[in-house]
Amino acid sequence: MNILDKITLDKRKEVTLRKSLIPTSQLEKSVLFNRPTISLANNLKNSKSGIIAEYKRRSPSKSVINNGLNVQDVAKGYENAGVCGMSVLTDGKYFGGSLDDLLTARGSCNLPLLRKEFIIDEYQILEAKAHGADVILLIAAILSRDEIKLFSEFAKRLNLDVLLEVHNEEELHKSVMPSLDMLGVNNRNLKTFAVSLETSKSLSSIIPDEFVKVSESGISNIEAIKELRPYGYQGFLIGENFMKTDNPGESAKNFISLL
Ligand SMILES: O=C(O)c1ccccc1NCC(=O)[C@H](O)[C@H](O)COP(=O)(O)O
Repeated sequence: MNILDKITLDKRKEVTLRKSLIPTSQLEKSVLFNRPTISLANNLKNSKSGIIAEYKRRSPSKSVINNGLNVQDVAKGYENAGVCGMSVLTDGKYFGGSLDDLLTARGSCNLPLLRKEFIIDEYQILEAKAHGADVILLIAAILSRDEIKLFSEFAKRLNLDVLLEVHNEEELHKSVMPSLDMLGVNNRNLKTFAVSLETSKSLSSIIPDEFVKVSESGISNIEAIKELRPYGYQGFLIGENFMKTDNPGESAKNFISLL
């Protein structure tokens, strides 16, 4: 069983429990539920840097990245650095995140926020909206084409942007549909956790032009961005490279200044 299958199995149990504790009617009453959202896709189209900076404490491939920094300081630092958007991991078991992190980020900055989560149920999209997200992630490896259609159309009705993540050509062919805004290629091999920019490069030509292309994972220097841009990438999701430092905002600022 690969790591995504393991996470998804746990996620189904978690979502069943969450649904029994907080009804959807309560989520829809959140003051954030009707706030106007900010489009990450539009920001990326109009940006020079294209950086989406992530708040990440730990991951299945790194047991500790940063435990000492609070979300508020990091969100403010990223905004000050001039990033296009912020990604907040909300999975607790494998990444040490939470919906509270998303809420805190929302209260701390005006950046478009991506709820980085393993979405397997519409309920999680309502949670995302109720906690201040502007964008949701859908992962092709754990969803059928019908689910991608159902979840992305549901998100669009809530005025959320949709970032669809793929790892290979098969996932890409299965997923392309008009209700997506951005297509993300994850450079991390989920069996070995090795990262290679070649994944983004090799899939770029088969991503239709109407989608904003995002390269995800393993981006640790500006040379990587310079290598990926000629392949049409306008978005670059960076977590560990910033979060492993004492001051992720400052680190993002220096990074952007060199682009
Ligand atoms: O980061 C992991 O180890 C991981 C393992 C299994 C599924 C997802 C995983 N990460 C989620 C992400 O997509 C990354 O946090 C994001 O792309 C940023 O990556 P990085 O810049 O390499 O921290």
